[in-house]
Amino acid sequence: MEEKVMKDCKVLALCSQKGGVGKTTSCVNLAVGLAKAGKKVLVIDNDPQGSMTASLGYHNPDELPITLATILTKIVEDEPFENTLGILHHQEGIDLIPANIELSGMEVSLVNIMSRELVLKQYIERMRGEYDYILIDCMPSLGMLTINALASVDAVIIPVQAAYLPVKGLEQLIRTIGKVRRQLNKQLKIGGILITMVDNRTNYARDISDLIFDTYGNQIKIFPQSIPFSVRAAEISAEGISIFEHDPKGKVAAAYWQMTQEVLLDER
Ligand SMILES: Nc1ncnc2c1ncn2[C@@H]1O[C@H](COP(=O)(O)OP(=O)(O)OP(=O)(O)O)[C@@H](O)[C@H]1O
Repeated sequence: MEEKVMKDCKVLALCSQKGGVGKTTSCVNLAVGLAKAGKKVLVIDNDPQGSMTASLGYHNPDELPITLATILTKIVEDEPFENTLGILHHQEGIDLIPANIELSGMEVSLVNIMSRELVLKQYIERMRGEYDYILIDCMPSLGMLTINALASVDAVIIPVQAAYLPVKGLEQLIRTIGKVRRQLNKQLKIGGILITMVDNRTNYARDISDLIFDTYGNQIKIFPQSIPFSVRAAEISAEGISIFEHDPKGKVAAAYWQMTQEVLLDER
């Protein structure tokens, strides 16, 4: 029975070695897409920049009193807390654990504690019973907070921007994922590479997409639908809403909806 409860919830991290690749945008839209498909979704902002928090309409994350840092501190200090602690409800039907600059202190303080890689996992394990999907938006580095995310999740989705040669950063991330799989989380899978911000008018974007398919296509799933470049996508964080609300009939909404279907297909 316990095994079944664990499998009912799927926990995904959106991770990238590089910033500005569309990770937060993808996390927001996948989360809302899953909610539109009838799933109960929690997103966790695991980045001290608080981009996910801001993108969901909390434009001053530093003013929020309770964040992921509060929760991780309680776990480290063995203090009891309710599962509802810190949860914010977004208008499009998803829940959010926000983050702000306080989380950067955790990156340092976690280094000195016992089982430092598994603090976030303790939180995720207790929340699995409450949600169908938990998505974690990671910071663009492979520090302690990202390792905590990789140790907690079932699969990692890697957004890659089709605008520069991504291979080097990807190699390092894939190596780190392999290491975490061997040492901390045997279940960890790569859920897929998502190619983002594709401007189909340029040969360059097509060349990068081809290169990613050629290099990784036989070992890692690559989402068949890449995300087009569009100013409509860039506008959503200022609005605090998803692309499904902002431009429901546009090509970016269609692409994220297709990605959502792919993620749902992968349900175990
Ligand atoms: N499909 C798209 N078309 C055009 N612009 C986009 C698209 N997706 C995201 N953007 C814009 O690109 C910028 C980077 O996107 P986003 O914040 O999602 O990336 P990120 O990888 O999460 O960055 P960071 O790691 O710094 O948080 C933002 O200004 C965002 O609005």
